[in-house]
Amino acid sequence: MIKLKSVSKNISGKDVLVDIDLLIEEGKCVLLRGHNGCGKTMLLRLICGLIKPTQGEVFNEKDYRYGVIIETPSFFLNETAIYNLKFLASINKLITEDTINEYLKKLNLYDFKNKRVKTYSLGMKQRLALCQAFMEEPDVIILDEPFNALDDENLKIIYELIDEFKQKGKMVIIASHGEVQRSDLFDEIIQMNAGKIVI
Ligand SMILES: Nc1ncnc2c1ncn2[C@@H]1O[C@H](COP(=O)(O)OP(=O)(O)OP(=O)(O)O)[C@@H](O)[C@H]1O
Repeated sequence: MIKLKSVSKNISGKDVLVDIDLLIEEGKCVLLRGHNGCGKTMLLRLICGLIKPTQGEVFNEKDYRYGVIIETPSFFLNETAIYNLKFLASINKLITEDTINEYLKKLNLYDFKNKRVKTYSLGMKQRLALCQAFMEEPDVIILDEPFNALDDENLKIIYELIDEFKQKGKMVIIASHGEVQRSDLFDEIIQMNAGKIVI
């Protein structure tokens, strides 16, 4: 379980998050919604420990492994997709090439794995980033605006992946400013406005 207690963040005199209380349990999927600039990304950064709160506490029940996509990851554009994923996998040595291939297939990228990333469309790069986040099967997946560049077919794939992760007892936390197609997948939909949770 991840728990945020009265968390606030002030940056350069501006309150970007105000008195946030949040509980996310294992196997749950949470959606953060709200307009541009309302604090969704900041809250994601705070949950995964990229930034510290000015006030309040972020508590992780266990030493969770996080898979985080907050900004589009920088890949080696002149290298192939498989080179990039193997390189990333070599850093913590948690996954095999079979697992990488399994996720490339799930994300419809297997047939393009030997193409250089610079030839990829925006949607393909987004799927490659998702492949990177999911392939290590972390305990918590954090995705900032993961649906933006995806068409209906690929949206279906990512929703299936989210569902699969939930079934495995993992936590999924997603920020999106727009409508989501599969709102049934989310156990909690949290509306934010001006750094606060409003619902
Ligand atoms: N490094 C920073 N220094 C000062 N203010 C910042 C910084 N980063 C973000 N902010 C401000 O914090 C607020 C929340 O930004 P955040 O990126 O969390 O919004 P968001 O809801 O994710 O928006 P978007 O949908 O556009 O991604 C905004 O007002 C933004 O201008």
